[in-house]
Amino acid sequence: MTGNTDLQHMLALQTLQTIQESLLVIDPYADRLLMSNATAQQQLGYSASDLIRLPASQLFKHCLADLINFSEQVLTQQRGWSLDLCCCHRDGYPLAIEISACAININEKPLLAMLIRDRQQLHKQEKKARADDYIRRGLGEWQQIEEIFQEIERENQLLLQAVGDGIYGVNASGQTTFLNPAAEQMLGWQADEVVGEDIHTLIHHTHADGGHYHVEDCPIYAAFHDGAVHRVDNEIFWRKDGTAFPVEYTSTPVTDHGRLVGAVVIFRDITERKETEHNLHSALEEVNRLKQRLEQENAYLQEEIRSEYNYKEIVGKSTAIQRTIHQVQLVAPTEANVLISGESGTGKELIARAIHESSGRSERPLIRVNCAAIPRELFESEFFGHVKGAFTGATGDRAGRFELADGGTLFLDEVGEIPIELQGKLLRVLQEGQFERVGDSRTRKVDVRLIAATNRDLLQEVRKKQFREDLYFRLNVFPVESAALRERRDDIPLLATHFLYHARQKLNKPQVRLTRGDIRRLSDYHWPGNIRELENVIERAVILSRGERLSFDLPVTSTAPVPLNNSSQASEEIDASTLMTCEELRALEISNICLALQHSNGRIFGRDGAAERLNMKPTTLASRIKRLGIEKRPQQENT
Ligand SMILES: Nc1ncnc2c1ncn2[C@@H]1O[C@H](COP(=O)(O)OP(=O)(O)OP(=O)(O)O)[C@@H](O)[C@H]1O
Repeated sequence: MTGNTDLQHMLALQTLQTIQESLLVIDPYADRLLMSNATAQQQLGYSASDLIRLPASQLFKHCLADLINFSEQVLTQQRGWSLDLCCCHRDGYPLAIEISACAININEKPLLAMLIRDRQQLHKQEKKARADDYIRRGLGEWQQIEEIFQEIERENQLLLQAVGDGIYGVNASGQTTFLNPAAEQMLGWQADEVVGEDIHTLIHHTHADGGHYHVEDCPIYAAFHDGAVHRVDNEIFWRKDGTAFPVEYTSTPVTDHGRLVGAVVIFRDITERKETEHNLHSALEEVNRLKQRLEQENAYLQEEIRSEYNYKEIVGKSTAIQRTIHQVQLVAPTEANVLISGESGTGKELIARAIHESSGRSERPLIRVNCAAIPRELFESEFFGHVKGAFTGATGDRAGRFELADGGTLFLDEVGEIPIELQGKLLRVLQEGQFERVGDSRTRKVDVRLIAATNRDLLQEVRKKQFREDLYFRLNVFPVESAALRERRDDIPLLATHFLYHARQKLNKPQVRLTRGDIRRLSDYHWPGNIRELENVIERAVILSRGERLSFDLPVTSTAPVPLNNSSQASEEIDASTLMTCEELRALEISNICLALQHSNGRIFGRDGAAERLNMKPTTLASRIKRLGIEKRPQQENT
């Protein structure tokens, strides 16, 4: 039992010694400290032995009266608590304390057991506890806020990754702060390669024209200097592999508490847009070019219409004209250049048009240039066009006749009039299909077929060095001779009828008729002005006509009369009629052939045959007899 009690005392003493509170046991009546624990000794600055010798009144010397009151209260009420007491530290300064005490009886002796706490220390602990509490609560809130920010950041990252536009950040020193995946893909740089690097030097260093891009001029950097949003849509960015691509971008300044700290750049590869724009631009240019060309062609055609040119069929039955028609048919489908020679007014242009109309180029225009009508100094411009300002009076760009004829045919009338100095350029177009507009360095290509006409003896001109020989041979690939009208008198009745038909319509005189006498007079004339003259004579006769009768004012000539006079019977029939309709002309032709057959005893071929009398090729006469249904027999009277 005693052993147990000793153990309990030992445990009690050990516990008292090790607790973190200061413990004192006082005998209030003997004014003595009976016991102190280690915490109390440390707090008060005394050793255990010093403290045990210290009167209690000494320890509480600054508040002795309060100690007496407090002791009495504890002894009476068995316990007490006070904040009013203070202990005296060994170094002499008072320690404000919180004291809680209880009365204990040891061997019937009332003692006081006091727990003492340093109030300053307590205050510190409270503050710390409050701070800890605050921090604990603050940390929680902070964690929440951080989570929110993390969520926002995550969403931002997702956005940055998802957008198709390239986005990068740049700080106020021009260093890259981030780069989104789209930007990485477009630039070929990885974010970790460019973050912290000068982005201008990496991707924006050079203009599209190769000029150095000074960073002071860069609108991206301008954004964090002037604080304004900069939008640009016609610059280029450079990829890591050294290639460039066109971009549009917006540089938006970033501020922190009112201070400019950098910029965010959103950019887009506009290669496709540029290509579309380029294609659109080219298409518009092409449309404009075609429009211009159409306008010019139209103006040209209008001019042609105004000049009252009408394509007329080649009329004629003579051997000469039949040969010409055959040549036209032969050469038309080829691409060969043609040189038509013959006197003025023999129908050279008509032949040229017939070749063009029967060629594969008939869908495109035939452009005519009358070389005799162009002033010497304007030849080049007329042929090849000019650009604005090429010479005084060149107020705009103008296409030349070669360009207008592209894909079609160019008819150079009076080709012998082309100045020798321009002939070389003409030769070049014929050989290479290339030329330049006057005042322009751009070489243009054309695909033109050339038909030239001349009433001069070009070979003679070549000999006189007035015409380049090489050009002559280039033009004369396929020569066509246009015979003078006096060499094909057979055609006069048909041509006269043909022109009368048109003149009657044009001049609104449907009643006028050609008589046999008219035909004879026309056939007697030698026609120095050829078919054009005949056309004019007929038109004038229609104008001067009275009633049905035409009024010709032809000079008298010594040309031999036509063989029609030789046939009395046929003459009688024709004389009986004052009208010359197509049917009548056909009848006249039949009569004429019949007469020739009569005089040659029905023989077509050979000397004194009908063909020789009619000055026709025997084969032509034979086919015509067949076509007209003439029965060929000796001493034929009529059909
Ligand atoms: N065989 C023909 N049939 C019908 N009309 C013709 C014939 N030949 C010429 N003409 C007409 O005669 C006129 C003169 O013809 P064209 O202008 O073709 O002659 P050209 O030889 O070119 O003349 P130039 O050398 O003066 O330019 C035109 O009105 C044309 O229609």
